[in-house]
Amino acid sequence: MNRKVAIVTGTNSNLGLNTVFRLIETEDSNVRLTIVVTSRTLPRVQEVIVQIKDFYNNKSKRVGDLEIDFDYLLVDFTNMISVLNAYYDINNKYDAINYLFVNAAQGIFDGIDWFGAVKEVLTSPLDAVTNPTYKIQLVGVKSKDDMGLIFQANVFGPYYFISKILPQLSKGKAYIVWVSSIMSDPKYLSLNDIELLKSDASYEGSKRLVDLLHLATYKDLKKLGINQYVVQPGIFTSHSFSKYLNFFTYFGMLFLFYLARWLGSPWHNIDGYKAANASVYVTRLANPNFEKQDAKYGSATSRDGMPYIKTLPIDPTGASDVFAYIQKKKLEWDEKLKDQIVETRVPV
Ligand SMILES: NC(=O)C1=CN([C@@H]2O[C@H](COP(=O)(O)OP(=O)(O)OC[C@H]3O[C@@H](n4cnc5c(N)ncnc54)[C@H](OP(=O)(O)O)[C@@H]3O)[C@@H](O)[C@H]2O)C=CC1
Ligand SMILES: CC(C)=CCC[C@@H](C)[C@H]1CC[C@H]2C3=C(CC[C@]12C)[C@@]1(C)CCC(=O)[C@@H](C)[C@@H]1CC3
Repeated sequence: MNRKVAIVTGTNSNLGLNTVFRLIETEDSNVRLTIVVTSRTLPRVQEVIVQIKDFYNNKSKRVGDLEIDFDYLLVDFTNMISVLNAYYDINNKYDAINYLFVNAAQGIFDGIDWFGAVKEVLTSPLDAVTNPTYKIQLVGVKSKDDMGLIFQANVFGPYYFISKILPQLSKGKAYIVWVSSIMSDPKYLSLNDIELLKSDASYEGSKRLVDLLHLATYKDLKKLGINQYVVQPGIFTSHSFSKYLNFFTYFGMLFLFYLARWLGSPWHNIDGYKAANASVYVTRLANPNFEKQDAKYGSATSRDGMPYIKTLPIDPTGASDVFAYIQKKKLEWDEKLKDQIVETRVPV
């Protein structure tokens, strides 16, 4: 049986879980698929494995022609030692990785400006739930590694992990899928603030960095047999929203999401399964010899609820500056971490 290994960062998120569901549904027959669940905590690993097993056994109709098993990786991308340990774990266990979904991300949201939210909803309901400006984000937050927290969590940490497991990704002729956003406009990133420390939209800026880092790296990765894509899942309900919502605002949001879809928004996928369409399209359905890699593949839903893929161009301005900054940062961390892990088992 052909073995494949899939790493999904932030597996226990709505998008991460549905990415795994769609991968199980579309993987070739007679494959043993090892799903490497990642989280910052073990309870969330255990929780999501239960959900994946339930889907596989009771909903997927793949029992019998696709085998699945699990592994897990505890990693916090805001902690470089944790990233290095994750690399070391993978390096000790696998000689080939076939899929890497860079799904995990965070924002440093500090609540919602409800007055601004109501004003936006009343003046432009579609824009209010497509390009919201009423999320309050903290400014200038650094990680314990003295980097911009969101820069490290959403961009540099995952990039450093990828750079360390390149041999396994190359051996597995892997697909790398970076999850970006529709909110990744060039206006959210200043090339004088690549670590997003001066930005009040660091989340959106990090997604712009993802877009540019992809453009700067996919061609070299192709030479290693690795196919990298950038996708965006549209807009869907997320665990991370819930802490800001009560019964009324949750259903108010859902109403506005459906209204936006009926008003013609292609991006209000609303459920995680539809949102995960693009992530699995580029890995299971797209032909890497024909599909463009310099575009962003979006999960979209039509007015009548039919899912489809909608690609968007990516403005390449600043890609070389961003890549030069990140490469320099990588060399700095290679030096800092070079003696962190030493073989303690001395052969007798
Ligand atoms: N929801 C939406 O409408 C949209 C979401 N997206 C993107 O889709 C992806 C998934 O979003 P969503 O389903 O809402 O996810 P959530 O915000 O609900 O969860 C985020 C996930 O990322 C993981 N994570 C967060 N910070 C870190 C970190 N520092 N190190 C390691 N893992 C971390 C968490 O894992 P754990 O807590 O288990 O450690 C969690 O599983 C993200 O990249 C997001 O930016 C893009 C556009 C719209
Ligand atoms: C207005 C009401 C009744 C409730 C507030 C709902 C908001 C919490 C919610 C509405 C639009 C959502 C949204 C995102 C986060 C949560 C909302 C602001 C994102 C910023 C999440 C991350 C992304 O990448 C964006 C594309 C999302 C845009 C929509």
